[in-house]
Amino acid sequence: MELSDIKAKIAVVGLGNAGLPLAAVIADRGIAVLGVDINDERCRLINQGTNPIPEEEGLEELIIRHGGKSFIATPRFEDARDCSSFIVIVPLFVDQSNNPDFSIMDKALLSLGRILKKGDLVVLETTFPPGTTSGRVKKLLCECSGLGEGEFFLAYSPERIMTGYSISRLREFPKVIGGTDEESGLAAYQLYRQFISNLHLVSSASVAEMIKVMEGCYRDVNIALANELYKICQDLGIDFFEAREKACHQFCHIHLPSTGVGGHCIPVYPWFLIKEMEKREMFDKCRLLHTSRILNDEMIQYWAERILLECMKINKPLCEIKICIKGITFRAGVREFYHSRNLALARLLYDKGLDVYVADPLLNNDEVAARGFESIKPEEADLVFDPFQLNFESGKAL
Ligand SMILES: NC(=O)C1=CN([C@@H]2O[C@H](COP(=O)(O)OP(=O)(O)OC[C@H]3O[C@@H](n4cnc5c(N)ncnc54)[C@H](O)[C@@H]3O)[C@@H](O)[C@H]2O)C=CC1
Ligand SMILES: CC(=O)N[C@@H]1[C@@H](OP(=O)(O)OP(=O)(O)OC[C@H]2O[C@@H](n3ccc(=O)[nH]c3=O)[C@H](O)[C@@H]2O)O[C@H](C(=O)O)[C@@H](O)[C@@H]1O
Repeated sequence: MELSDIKAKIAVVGLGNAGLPLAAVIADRGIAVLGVDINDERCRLINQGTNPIPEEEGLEELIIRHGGKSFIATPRFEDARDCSSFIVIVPLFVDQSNNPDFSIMDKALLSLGRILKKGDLVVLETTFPPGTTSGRVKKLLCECSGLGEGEFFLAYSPERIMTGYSISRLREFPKVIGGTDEESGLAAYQLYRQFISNLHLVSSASVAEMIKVMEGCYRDVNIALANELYKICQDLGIDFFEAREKACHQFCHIHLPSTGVGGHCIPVYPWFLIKEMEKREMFDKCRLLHTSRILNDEMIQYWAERILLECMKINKPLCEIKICIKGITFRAGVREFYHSRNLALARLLYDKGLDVYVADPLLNNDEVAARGFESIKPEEADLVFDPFQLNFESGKAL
């Protein structure tokens, strides 16, 4: 199907780990959708029915079925001029000082603003500091489209997918949506009801933004709690996992300890609120969020010490001990390195002068080398640490 043939009324801007499954699920509801992504290669793959995210369960069949047919991808915003609804889900990272970096989002909104028409609907899905949609986004879209406030609909709906389970999450998980005004909320709700079955309208875009950030903060704080309880159990000689299993019930969910919190999301979202409070010089109002961030990021120091203690049990000079880290992605099964604490741990050990290698089932030798490490088979190492299982496996010397 040629671009000119598609009469898509919905455009999804940003066809990444979050946007691509969403566009595919929309197409699978029989709705023509135009994907806009500046990554030419990704658009080409989608249009030929090739899935660019192989680890995404269930996505491949949707891309084969709809890619290049009712779901066409283009790198040109101009091609979306005839669409009337735009869903935007491009990344929002934090900079070195943990302040939100809107540079990617601003570029996407500037491009969208040039084609935005009176009566169009824009729904943001990127996780934002609360107040962003009704503030920065609305201002930018008005400026670059020349439209006045109220001449287009504007809403926010947080994405709750989880890479690896996106399709099922989109089909089953509750999704919230809220407008920058009542009409926008209703317009967005009417649109999303066509492809999201478990949908809840909330009173505003800011409430919808806060819901998402709350979830992320809940997770980061509870992971910090799990890490702290794990360390205490270790010192008390108590099996944390046995205790956790019996401690968990409907009123108590102890998360899992780890080398820390990685990914695009959980390590980023608390900073949205911390920085907001710091701007107001209300530092005391975000102590728990801030402390949790520090505790989670410091877990690599804890695990580096544990690894050094294990090395002391090996009858070899420290500098000759080959240490294998069995995974450097931010979580098991996902080829994503953003803020990966497993990669940070490997780098910390290397900076301490240890002989560190990597064995990651998701990565080939070149991909490991691109991150500065040599690959090794676990059985060739003297000490193997699995950051996902948090255990030490027997290497050749053990
Ligand atoms: N990945 C996830 O599990 C979840 C992500 N989110 C939110 O979604 C945001 C995006 O996440 P991902 O999809 O994982 O990122 P990603 O990096 O996988 O994909 C982003 C896509 O946007 C495209 N892009 C960048 N600038 C663009 C522009 N100006 N115009 C058009 N396309 C552009 C990129 O080429 C890329 O394909 C995150 O920052 C987060 O706020 C929310 C929940 C889950
Ligand atoms: C509240 C929640 O479950 N959020 C999910 C999360 O997905 P994400 O891909 O970041 O995976 P994640 O399981 O939260 O892992 C993030 C990091 O936290 C670590 N982690 C996770 C759970 C846990 O008990 N202990 C722990 O240490 C992981 O190892 C990883 O390094 O963030 C996504 C997001 O908001 O982008 C969100 O859509 C997902 O549903």
